[in-house]
Amino acid sequence: MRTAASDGRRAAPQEQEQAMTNGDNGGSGGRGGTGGGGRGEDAVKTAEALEYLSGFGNEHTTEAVPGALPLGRNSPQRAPLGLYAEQLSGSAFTEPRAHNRRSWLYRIRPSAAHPAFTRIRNGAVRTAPFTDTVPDPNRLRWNPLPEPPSGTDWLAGLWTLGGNGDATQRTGMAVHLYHANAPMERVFSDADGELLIVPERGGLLLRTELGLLAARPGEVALIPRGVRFRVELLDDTARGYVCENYGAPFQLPDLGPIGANGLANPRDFRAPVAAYEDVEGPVEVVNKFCGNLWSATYDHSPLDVVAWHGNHAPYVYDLRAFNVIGTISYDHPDPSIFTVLTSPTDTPGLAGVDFVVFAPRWLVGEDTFRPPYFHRNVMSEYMGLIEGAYDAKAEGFVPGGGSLHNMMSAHGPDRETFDRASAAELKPQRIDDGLAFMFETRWPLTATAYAAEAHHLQRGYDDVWQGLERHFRP
Ligand SMILES: O=C(O)Cc1cc(O)ccc1O
Ligand SMILES: [Fe+2]
Repeated sequence: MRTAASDGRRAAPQEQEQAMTNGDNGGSGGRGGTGGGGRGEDAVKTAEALEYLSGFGNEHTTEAVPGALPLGRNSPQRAPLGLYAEQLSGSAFTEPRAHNRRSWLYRIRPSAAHPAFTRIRNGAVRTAPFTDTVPDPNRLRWNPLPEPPSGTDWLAGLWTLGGNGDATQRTGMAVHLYHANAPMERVFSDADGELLIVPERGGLLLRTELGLLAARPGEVALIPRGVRFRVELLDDTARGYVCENYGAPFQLPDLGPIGANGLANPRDFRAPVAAYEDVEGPVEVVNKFCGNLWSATYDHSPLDVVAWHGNHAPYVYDLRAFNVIGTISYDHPDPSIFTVLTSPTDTPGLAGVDFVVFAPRWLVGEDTFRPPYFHRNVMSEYMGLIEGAYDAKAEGFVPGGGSLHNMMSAHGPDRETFDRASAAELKPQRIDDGLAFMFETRWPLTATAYAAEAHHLQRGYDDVWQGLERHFRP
Protein backbone atom coordinates (compact mmCIF):
# COMPACT_ATOMS: atom_id res chain seq x y z
CA MET A 1 0.00 0.00 0.00
CA ARG A 2 1.33 3.40 -0.86
CA THR A 3 1.15 6.20 1.62
CA ALA A 4 0.26 9.78 0.95
CA ALA A 5 3.75 10.86 1.85
CA SER A 6 5.45 8.38 -0.44
CA ASP A 7 3.27 9.13 -3.43
CA GLY A 8 5.25 12.24 -4.20
CA ARG A 9 2.83 13.40 -6.85
CA ARG A 10 3.27 16.94 -8.02
CA ALA A 11 0.47 19.46 -7.88
CA ALA A 12 -1.13 20.03 -11.22
CA PRO A 13 -1.46 23.58 -12.54
CA GLN A 14 -4.39 24.92 -10.61
CA GLU A 15 -4.60 28.22 -12.41
CA GLN A 16 -5.55 26.64 -15.71
CA GLU A 17 -9.29 27.08 -15.96
CA GLN A 18 -11.10 24.22 -17.63
CA ALA A 19 -7.95 22.19 -17.28
CA MET A 20 -7.94 18.52 -16.49
CA THR A 21 -5.47 17.85 -13.74
CA ASN A 22 -4.56 14.42 -12.64
CA GLY A 23 -1.49 14.37 -10.51
CA ASP A 24 1.14 12.10 -11.98
CA ASN A 25 -1.32 10.45 -14.26
CA GLY A 26 -0.37 12.16 -17.43
CA GLY A 27 -0.68 15.86 -17.77
CA SER A 28 -3.57 18.08 -18.65
CA GLY A 29 -5.56 16.09 -21.12
CA GLY A 30 -8.86 17.90 -20.96
CA ARG A 31 -11.71 16.30 -22.84
CA GLY A 32 -11.98 14.87 -26.25
CA GLY A 33 -8.94 15.29 -28.43
CA THR A 34 -10.47 12.75 -30.75
CA GLY A 35 -9.50 12.53 -34.36
CA GLY A 36 -11.80 10.56 -36.61
CA GLY A 37 -13.20 7.73 -34.45
CA GLY A 38 -13.80 7.67 -30.76
CA ARG A 39 -10.17 7.20 -29.81
CA GLY A 40 -8.77 10.16 -27.91
CA GLU A 41 -5.05 10.78 -28.29
CA ASP A 42 -4.97 12.44 -24.87
CA ALA A 43 -6.81 9.48 -23.41
CA VAL A 44 -4.29 7.06 -24.94
CA LYS A 45 -1.32 9.01 -23.58
CA THR A 46 -2.94 9.36 -20.19
CA ALA A 47 -3.76 5.64 -20.04
CA GLU A 48 -0.20 4.67 -20.85
CA ALA A 49 1.16 6.73 -17.95
CA LEU A 50 -1.27 5.54 -15.29
CA GLU A 51 -0.11 4.52 -11.85
CA TYR A 52 -2.10 2.40 -9.46
CA LEU A 53 -2.42 1.37 -5.85
CA SER A 54 -2.37 -2.34 -5.30
CA GLY A 55 -4.58 -4.71 -3.34
CA PHE A 56 -8.23 -5.72 -3.12
CA GLY A 57 -10.07 -3.80 -0.40
CA ASN A 58 -6.90 -2.27 1.02
CA GLU A 59 -6.96 0.85 3.17
CA HIS A 60 -5.45 3.04 0.48
CA THR A 61 -4.28 6.60 0.94
CA THR A 62 -3.57 8.88 -2.01
CA GLU A 63 -3.33 12.58 -2.73
CA ALA A 64 -2.87 14.41 -6.02
CA VAL A 65 -1.58 17.49 -4.21
CA PRO A 66 0.81 17.02 -1.29
CA GLY A 67 -0.83 17.87 2.00
CA ALA A 68 -4.40 17.42 0.76
CA LEU A 69 -5.08 14.48 3.09
CA PRO A 70 -5.73 15.43 6.69
CA LEU A 71 -3.61 13.53 9.15
CA GLY A 72 -4.97 11.85 12.24
CA ARG A 73 -8.65 12.50 11.60
CA ASN A 74 -11.15 12.29 8.75
CA SER A 75 -13.08 15.44 9.33
CA PRO A 76 -10.97 18.27 10.74
CA GLN A 77 -12.64 21.59 11.47
CA ARG A 78 -11.13 22.87 8.25
CA ALA A 79 -9.86 20.31 5.76
CA PRO A 80 -6.45 21.00 4.18
CA LEU A 81 -6.10 23.29 1.15
CA GLY A 82 -9.67 24.55 1.50
CA LEU A 83 -11.09 21.17 0.45
CA TYR A 84 -14.39 19.69 1.60
CA ALA A 85 -14.37 16.35 3.43
CA GLU A 86 -17.02 13.82 2.40
CA GLN A 87 -17.60 10.18 3.24
CA LEU A 88 -18.62 7.71 0.52
CA SER A 89 -20.21 4.58 1.98
CA GLY A 90 -20.41 1.27 0.16
CA SER A 91 -21.91 -0.58 3.12
CA ALA A 92 -24.24 0.35 5.96
CA PHE A 93 -22.31 2.07 8.75
CA THR A 94 -23.10 -0.89 10.97
CA GLU A 95 -22.03 -3.81 8.79
CA PRO A 96 -19.39 -6.13 10.26
CA ARG A 97 -15.90 -4.78 9.89
CA ALA A 98 -15.02 -7.47 7.33
CA HIS A 99 -17.74 -6.14 5.03
CA ASN A 100 -17.54 -2.48 5.93
CA ARG A 101 -16.55 -0.27 3.04
CA ARG A 102 -16.11 3.45 3.02
CA SER A 103 -13.72 6.05 1.75
CA TRP A 104 -13.12 9.64 2.73
CA LEU A 105 -12.89 12.06 -0.16
CA TYR A 106 -11.34 15.53 -0.06
CA ARG A 107 -12.84 17.55 -2.86
CA ILE A 108 -13.09 21.02 -4.29
CA ARG A 109 -16.85 21.11 -3.73
CA PRO A 110 -19.02 18.71 -1.75
CA SER A 111 -21.18 16.39 -3.83
CA ALA A 112 -24.21 18.07 -2.26
CA ALA A 113 -23.57 21.21 -4.29
CA HIS A 114 -25.72 20.41 -7.29
CA PRO A 115 -29.02 21.56 -8.81
CA ALA A 116 -32.14 19.39 -9.13
CA PHE A 117 -32.11 16.34 -11.37
CA THR A 118 -34.77 15.98 -14.03
CA ARG A 119 -35.62 12.79 -15.89
CA ILE A 120 -34.22 12.08 -19.30
CA ARG A 121 -34.90 9.19 -21.67
CA ASN A 122 -33.63 5.84 -20.51
CA GLY A 123 -32.38 4.85 -23.96
CA ALA A 124 -31.93 1.07 -24.05
CA VAL A 125 -31.19 0.83 -20.33
CA ARG A 126 -33.64 -1.26 -18.31
CA THR A 127 -33.73 -2.16 -14.64
CA ALA A 128 -35.10 -4.93 -12.42
CA PRO A 129 -37.77 -5.97 -11.81
CA PHE A 130 -37.80 -7.09 -15.44
CA THR A 131 -41.38 -7.51 -16.59
CA ASP A 132 -41.13 -6.91 -20.36
CA THR A 133 -41.16 -10.63 -21.04
CA VAL A 134 -41.75 -13.83 -19.09
CA PRO A 135 -38.67 -15.80 -18.02
CA ASP A 136 -37.79 -18.16 -20.85
CA PRO A 137 -36.70 -21.77 -20.22
CA ASN A 138 -35.19 -21.92 -23.69
CA ARG A 139 -31.49 -21.70 -24.30
CA LEU A 140 -30.79 -18.36 -25.88
CA ARG A 141 -27.77 -17.06 -27.73
CA TRP A 142 -27.02 -13.70 -29.27
CA ASN A 143 -24.55 -12.41 -31.84
CA PRO A 144 -22.70 -9.19 -30.97
CA LEU A 145 -24.56 -5.90 -30.94
CA PRO A 146 -24.60 -4.21 -34.33
CA GLU A 147 -22.32 -1.21 -34.88
CA PRO A 148 -23.67 1.88 -33.12
CA PRO A 149 -24.59 5.09 -34.94
CA SER A 150 -21.66 7.51 -35.02
CA GLY A 151 -21.42 9.77 -31.98
CA THR A 152 -22.55 7.05 -29.56
CA ASP A 153 -20.91 7.46 -26.18
CA TRP A 154 -20.60 4.64 -23.66
CA LEU A 155 -23.79 5.56 -21.83
CA ALA A 156 -25.82 6.01 -25.01
CA GLY A 157 -24.48 2.67 -26.17
CA LEU A 158 -25.57 0.76 -23.07
CA TRP A 159 -28.15 -1.93 -23.95
CA THR A 160 -29.81 -4.11 -21.36
CA LEU A 161 -30.14 -7.82 -22.09
CA GLY A 162 -32.00 -8.75 -18.92
CA GLY A 163 -31.58 -9.57 -15.29
CA ASN A 164 -33.29 -10.47 -12.05
CA GLY A 165 -34.17 -9.19 -8.59
CA ASP A 166 -35.26 -5.69 -7.81
CA ALA A 167 -32.97 -2.69 -7.83
CA THR A 168 -35.03 -0.91 -5.18
CA GLN A 169 -34.54 -3.92 -2.87
CA ARG A 170 -30.84 -4.08 -3.69
CA THR A 171 -31.15 -7.67 -4.87
CA GLY A 172 -30.23 -9.25 -8.16
CA MET A 173 -28.35 -8.11 -11.18
CA ALA A 174 -28.61 -6.97 -14.77
CA VAL A 175 -26.63 -7.94 -17.83
CA HIS A 176 -25.89 -5.09 -20.21
CA LEU A 177 -23.85 -4.85 -23.37
CA TYR A 178 -22.32 -1.68 -24.70
CA HIS A 179 -21.00 -0.41 -27.98
CA ALA A 180 -19.54 3.05 -28.35
CA ASN A 181 -17.58 5.15 -30.80
CA ALA A 182 -17.37 8.52 -29.05
CA PRO A 183 -15.97 9.69 -25.72
CA MET A 184 -18.42 10.70 -23.03
CA GLU A 185 -18.60 14.41 -22.41
CA ARG A 186 -21.05 13.88 -19.58
CA VAL A 187 -20.50 12.17 -16.28
CA PHE A 188 -22.48 9.14 -15.12
CA SER A 189 -23.20 7.44 -11.82
CA ASP A 190 -25.34 4.46 -10.96
CA ALA A 191 -27.13 4.51 -7.62
CA ASP A 192 -28.73 1.15 -8.45
CA GLY A 193 -25.61 -0.95 -8.31
CA GLU A 194 -21.94 -1.40 -8.88
CA LEU A 195 -20.81 -1.88 -12.45
CA LEU A 196 -18.44 -4.64 -13.48
CA ILE A 197 -17.27 -3.64 -16.94
CA VAL A 198 -15.84 -6.35 -19.20
CA PRO A 199 -14.32 -4.84 -22.36
CA GLU A 200 -14.35 -7.14 -25.35
CA ARG A 201 -13.22 -4.75 -28.04
CA GLY A 202 -11.36 -1.47 -27.53
CA GLY A 203 -9.80 -0.07 -24.38
CA LEU A 204 -11.56 2.30 -22.02
CA LEU A 205 -10.19 5.16 -19.97
CA LEU A 206 -12.38 5.54 -16.91
CA ARG A 207 -12.09 8.92 -15.30
CA THR A 208 -13.66 8.38 -11.90
CA GLU A 209 -14.03 10.54 -8.82
CA LEU A 210 -11.28 8.56 -7.16
CA GLY A 211 -8.91 8.65 -10.12
CA LEU A 212 -8.23 7.14 -13.50
CA LEU A 213 -8.32 3.51 -14.63
CA ALA A 214 -7.60 1.97 -17.99
CA ALA A 215 -9.42 -1.24 -18.87
CA ARG A 216 -8.54 -3.07 -22.04
CA PRO A 217 -9.95 -6.34 -23.40
CA GLY A 218 -8.82 -9.07 -21.01
CA GLU A 219 -9.13 -6.72 -18.05
CA VAL A 220 -12.24 -5.90 -16.04
CA ALA A 221 -13.06 -2.72 -14.16
CA LEU A 222 -15.38 -2.19 -11.25
CA ILE A 223 -17.11 1.11 -10.52
CA PRO A 224 -18.72 1.12 -7.07
CA ARG A 225 -22.34 2.12 -6.66
CA GLY A 226 -22.87 5.85 -7.02
CA VAL A 227 -19.31 6.74 -8.01
CA ARG A 228 -19.27 9.33 -10.78
CA PHE A 229 -17.21 8.55 -13.86
CA ARG A 230 -16.72 9.35 -17.51
CA VAL A 231 -15.67 6.82 -20.17
CA GLU A 232 -13.22 7.78 -22.88
CA LEU A 233 -12.03 5.48 -25.64
CA LEU A 234 -8.53 4.17 -26.26
CA ASP A 235 -9.53 2.85 -29.67
CA ASP A 236 -11.96 4.04 -32.32
CA THR A 237 -14.70 1.77 -31.09
CA ALA A 238 -15.46 -0.04 -27.88
CA ARG A 239 -17.64 -2.99 -27.15
CA GLY A 240 -18.20 -5.15 -24.11
CA TYR A 241 -20.35 -6.40 -21.29
CA VAL A 242 -21.47 -4.97 -17.97
CA CYS A 243 -22.77 -6.76 -14.90
CA GLU A 244 -24.79 -4.30 -12.86
CA ASN A 245 -24.84 -5.80 -9.39
CA TYR A 246 -27.70 -4.49 -7.28
CA GLY A 247 -26.71 -6.68 -4.33
CA ALA A 248 -23.80 -6.85 -1.92
CA PRO A 249 -20.53 -5.54 -3.36
CA PHE A 250 -18.38 -8.08 -5.12
CA GLN A 251 -15.80 -9.66 -2.85
CA LEU A 252 -13.13 -12.27 -3.30
CA PRO A 253 -14.47 -15.81 -2.79
CA ASP A 254 -13.38 -17.83 0.21
CA LEU A 255 -10.69 -20.34 -0.65
CA GLY A 256 -11.62 -23.13 1.77
CA PRO A 257 -9.39 -26.15 1.32
CA ILE A 258 -7.59 -24.46 -1.60
CA GLY A 259 -5.62 -22.69 1.10
CA ALA A 260 -4.29 -19.21 1.58
CA ASN A 261 -3.50 -18.50 -2.08
CA GLY A 262 -5.00 -18.97 -5.47
CA LEU A 263 -7.73 -17.86 -7.87
CA ALA A 264 -7.64 -14.06 -8.09
CA ASN A 265 -4.80 -12.86 -5.90
CA PRO A 266 -5.69 -9.70 -3.95
CA ARG A 267 -2.60 -7.75 -4.93
CA ASP A 268 -3.46 -7.96 -8.62
CA PHE A 269 -6.43 -5.65 -8.12
CA ARG A 270 -5.41 -2.08 -8.88
CA ALA A 271 -7.11 1.03 -7.54
CA PRO A 272 -6.52 4.51 -8.96
CA VAL A 273 -4.37 7.20 -7.41
CA ALA A 274 -6.19 10.44 -6.68
CA ALA A 275 -6.71 12.65 -9.73
CA TYR A 276 -9.00 15.58 -10.12
CA GLU A 277 -10.52 17.92 -12.63
CA ASP A 278 -10.58 21.59 -11.74
CA VAL A 279 -13.34 22.55 -14.15
CA GLU A 280 -15.63 25.53 -13.62
CA GLY A 281 -18.37 25.45 -16.18
CA PRO A 282 -21.41 23.41 -17.15
CA VAL A 283 -21.01 19.65 -16.81
CA GLU A 284 -23.91 17.30 -17.40
CA VAL A 285 -24.19 14.63 -14.74
CA VAL A 286 -26.48 11.66 -15.38
CA ASN A 287 -27.64 9.62 -12.41
CA LYS A 288 -29.30 6.23 -12.74
CA PHE A 289 -31.68 5.91 -9.84
CA CYS A 290 -34.24 3.13 -9.30
CA GLY A 291 -34.29 2.35 -12.98
CA ASN A 292 -34.48 5.80 -14.50
CA LEU A 293 -31.91 8.21 -15.82
CA TRP A 294 -31.88 11.67 -14.29
CA SER A 295 -29.78 14.59 -15.43
CA ALA A 296 -28.51 17.78 -13.85
CA THR A 297 -26.15 20.39 -15.20
CA TYR A 298 -23.56 21.19 -12.55
CA ASP A 299 -21.55 24.41 -12.68
CA HIS A 300 -18.36 22.41 -12.07
CA SER A 301 -16.97 18.94 -12.62
CA PRO A 302 -17.83 16.49 -9.84
CA LEU A 303 -14.60 14.62 -10.63
CA ASP A 304 -12.89 17.04 -8.27
CA VAL A 305 -11.51 14.75 -5.55
CA VAL A 306 -7.96 15.88 -4.77
CA ALA A 307 -7.21 13.20 -2.18
CA TRP A 308 -8.91 10.19 -0.67
CA HIS A 309 -8.33 7.34 1.71
CA GLY A 310 -10.28 4.20 2.48
CA ASN A 311 -11.17 0.74 1.29
CA HIS A 312 -14.01 1.62 -1.08
CA ALA A 313 -12.71 2.40 -4.53
CA PRO A 314 -12.94 1.47 -8.18
CA TYR A 315 -10.48 -1.11 -9.40
CA VAL A 316 -9.20 -2.89 -12.45
CA TYR A 317 -8.11 -6.53 -12.70
CA ASP A 318 -6.34 -8.37 -15.48
CA LEU A 319 -8.09 -11.71 -15.99
CA ARG A 320 -4.83 -13.19 -17.30
CA ALA A 321 -3.48 -12.87 -13.75
CA PHE A 322 -6.06 -15.40 -12.53
CA ASN A 323 -4.47 -18.41 -10.89
CA VAL A 324 -6.41 -21.24 -12.48
CA ILE A 325 -6.90 -24.33 -10.38
CA GLY A 326 -8.23 -27.56 -11.84
CA THR A 327 -7.97 -31.30 -11.72
CA ILE A 328 -4.65 -33.06 -11.83
CA SER A 329 -6.32 -36.45 -11.66
CA TYR A 330 -9.74 -36.99 -13.26
CA ASP A 331 -13.15 -35.41 -13.93
CA HIS A 332 -14.07 -31.91 -14.93
CA PRO A 333 -14.33 -29.65 -11.86
CA ASP A 334 -17.36 -27.40 -11.43
CA PRO A 335 -16.71 -23.88 -12.73
CA SER A 336 -17.11 -22.37 -9.26
CA ILE A 337 -13.39 -23.02 -9.03
CA PHE A 338 -12.97 -20.23 -11.61
CA THR A 339 -14.77 -17.59 -9.51
CA VAL A 340 -13.01 -14.24 -9.64
CA LEU A 341 -15.52 -12.26 -7.57
CA THR A 342 -18.71 -13.12 -5.76
CA SER A 343 -21.65 -11.10 -4.49
CA PRO A 344 -22.98 -13.09 -1.55
CA THR A 345 -26.60 -13.14 -0.42
CA ASP A 346 -28.07 -13.94 2.98
CA THR A 347 -27.76 -17.67 2.25
CA PRO A 348 -24.13 -18.80 2.49
CA GLY A 349 -22.86 -20.25 -0.79
CA LEU A 350 -25.76 -18.89 -2.82
CA ALA A 351 -24.46 -15.92 -4.77
CA GLY A 352 -26.54 -13.09 -6.12
CA VAL A 353 -23.93 -13.20 -8.82
CA ASP A 354 -20.59 -14.87 -9.31
CA PHE A 355 -18.16 -13.56 -11.88
CA VAL A 356 -16.33 -16.54 -13.33
CA VAL A 357 -13.51 -16.62 -15.88
CA PHE A 358 -12.41 -19.42 -18.18
CA ALA A 359 -8.77 -18.43 -18.49
CA PRO A 360 -5.91 -20.17 -20.30
CA ARG A 361 -5.04 -23.43 -18.56
CA TRP A 362 -3.84 -26.98 -18.99
CA LEU A 363 -6.19 -29.91 -19.16
CA VAL A 364 -4.67 -33.17 -17.99
CA GLY A 365 -7.66 -35.17 -16.68
CA GLU A 366 -7.21 -38.90 -17.16
CA ASP A 367 -10.09 -40.94 -18.59
CA THR A 368 -12.11 -37.76 -18.50
CA PHE A 369 -14.48 -35.98 -20.82
CA ARG A 370 -12.58 -32.72 -20.61
CA PRO A 371 -14.88 -29.95 -21.90
CA PRO A 372 -17.82 -28.74 -19.77
CA TYR A 373 -20.18 -31.64 -19.12
CA PHE A 374 -23.88 -31.87 -19.95
CA HIS A 375 -25.78 -30.35 -17.07
CA ARG A 376 -28.84 -28.69 -15.64
CA ASN A 377 -28.13 -26.08 -13.01
CA VAL A 378 -30.35 -24.47 -10.41
CA MET A 379 -28.24 -21.35 -10.94
CA SER A 380 -28.68 -19.31 -14.13
CA GLU A 381 -25.77 -18.71 -16.43
CA TYR A 382 -25.09 -15.79 -18.74
CA MET A 383 -21.87 -16.30 -20.67
CA GLY A 384 -19.82 -13.96 -22.84
CA LEU A 385 -16.65 -14.31 -24.86
CA ILE A 386 -13.83 -11.77 -24.77
CA GLU A 387 -11.69 -13.42 -27.40
CA GLY A 388 -11.13 -16.62 -29.32
CA ALA A 389 -13.30 -19.62 -28.70
CA TYR A 390 -14.82 -21.51 -25.76
CA ASP A 391 -14.14 -25.19 -25.23
CA ALA A 392 -17.81 -26.23 -24.97
CA LYS A 393 -18.84 -24.73 -28.29
CA ALA A 394 -17.38 -25.44 -31.72
CA GLU A 395 -18.97 -22.41 -33.35
CA GLY A 396 -21.69 -19.80 -32.97
CA PHE A 397 -20.53 -18.54 -29.57
CA VAL A 398 -18.51 -15.58 -30.75
CA PRO A 399 -16.62 -12.69 -29.15
CA GLY A 400 -19.09 -9.96 -28.25
CA GLY A 401 -21.98 -12.41 -28.33
CA GLY A 402 -23.48 -14.18 -25.36
CA SER A 403 -25.60 -17.07 -24.21
CA LEU A 404 -28.22 -17.46 -21.53
CA HIS A 405 -28.87 -20.83 -19.95
CA ASN A 406 -31.55 -20.16 -17.40
CA MET A 407 -32.31 -22.14 -14.26
CA MET A 408 -32.52 -25.87 -15.04
CA SER A 409 -32.21 -25.49 -18.79
CA ALA A 410 -30.24 -28.40 -20.19
CA HIS A 411 -26.98 -27.47 -21.88
CA GLY A 412 -23.36 -28.38 -22.26
CA PRO A 413 -21.09 -29.29 -25.15
CA ASP A 414 -22.55 -28.96 -28.61
CA ARG A 415 -22.60 -32.08 -30.76
CA GLU A 416 -19.37 -31.32 -32.54
CA THR A 417 -17.54 -30.72 -29.26
CA PHE A 418 -19.01 -33.89 -27.77
CA ASP A 419 -17.90 -35.99 -30.71
CA ARG A 420 -14.43 -34.48 -30.79
CA ALA A 421 -13.78 -34.66 -27.04
CA SER A 422 -15.14 -38.22 -26.77
CA ALA A 423 -12.55 -39.37 -29.28
CA ALA A 424 -9.64 -37.10 -28.36
CA GLU A 425 -6.30 -38.50 -27.34
CA LEU A 426 -5.90 -37.55 -23.67
CA LYS A 427 -2.45 -36.03 -23.68
CA PRO A 428 -1.88 -32.83 -21.69
CA GLN A 429 -3.62 -30.08 -23.61
CA ARG A 430 -3.19 -26.35 -23.24
CA ILE A 431 -6.37 -24.35 -23.68
CA ASP A 432 -5.20 -20.88 -24.58
CA ASP A 433 -7.22 -19.88 -27.59
CA GLY A 434 -9.93 -17.94 -25.79
CA LEU A 435 -11.15 -15.99 -22.82
CA ALA A 436 -14.74 -16.57 -21.78
CA PHE A 437 -16.60 -15.52 -18.68
CA MET A 438 -19.86 -16.17 -16.88
CA PHE A 439 -22.20 -14.15 -14.71
CA GLU A 440 -23.83 -16.93 -12.68
CA THR A 441 -26.77 -16.02 -10.49
CA ARG A 442 -29.11 -17.72 -8.06
CA TRP A 443 -32.20 -16.21 -9.70
CA PRO A 444 -33.45 -16.83 -13.24
CA LEU A 445 -32.87 -14.01 -15.68
CA THR A 446 -35.68 -12.36 -17.58
CA ALA A 447 -34.77 -10.86 -20.93
CA THR A 448 -35.77 -7.36 -21.93
CA ALA A 449 -38.08 -7.02 -24.92
CA TYR A 450 -35.07 -5.65 -26.81
CA ALA A 451 -33.12 -8.82 -26.18
CA ALA A 452 -36.01 -11.23 -26.75
CA GLU A 453 -36.85 -9.65 -30.09
CA ALA A 454 -33.34 -8.66 -31.17
CA HIS A 455 -32.34 -9.18 -34.75
CA HIS A 456 -29.06 -10.54 -33.41
CA LEU A 457 -30.77 -13.23 -31.31
CA GLN A 458 -29.75 -16.52 -32.90
CA ARG A 459 -32.81 -18.40 -34.02
CA GLY A 460 -32.18 -22.13 -34.03
CA TYR A 461 -29.61 -22.25 -31.20
CA ASP A 462 -31.22 -25.54 -30.12
CA ASP A 463 -29.81 -27.13 -33.26
CA VAL A 464 -26.31 -27.27 -31.79
CA TRP A 465 -27.57 -30.19 -29.71
CA GLN A 466 -29.26 -31.92 -32.63
CA GLY A 467 -27.82 -35.16 -33.89
CA LEU A 468 -26.56 -36.41 -30.53
CA GLU A 469 -27.16 -39.96 -31.63
CA ARG A 470 -28.05 -42.80 -29.33
CA HIS A 471 -25.02 -44.98 -28.71
CA PHE A 472 -26.68 -47.20 -26.11
CA ARG A 473 -25.75 -50.82 -26.55
CA PRO A 474 -27.41 -52.86 -23.82
O1 LIG B 1 -22.31 -23.97 -19.27
C1 LIG B 1 -21.15 -23.57 -19.32
O2 LIG B 1 -20.46 -23.65 -20.33
C2 LIG B 1 -20.49 -23.09 -18.04
C3 LIG B 1 -19.96 -24.25 -17.30
C4 LIG B 1 -18.66 -24.64 -17.47
C5 LIG B 1 -18.19 -25.75 -16.85
O3 LIG B 1 -16.90 -26.05 -17.00
C6 LIG B 1 -19.02 -26.54 -16.08
C7 LIG B 1 -20.34 -26.16 -15.89
C8 LIG B 1 -20.80 -25.01 -16.50
O4 LIG B 1 -22.04 -24.57 -16.30
FE1 LIG C 1 -23.50 -24.25 -17.68
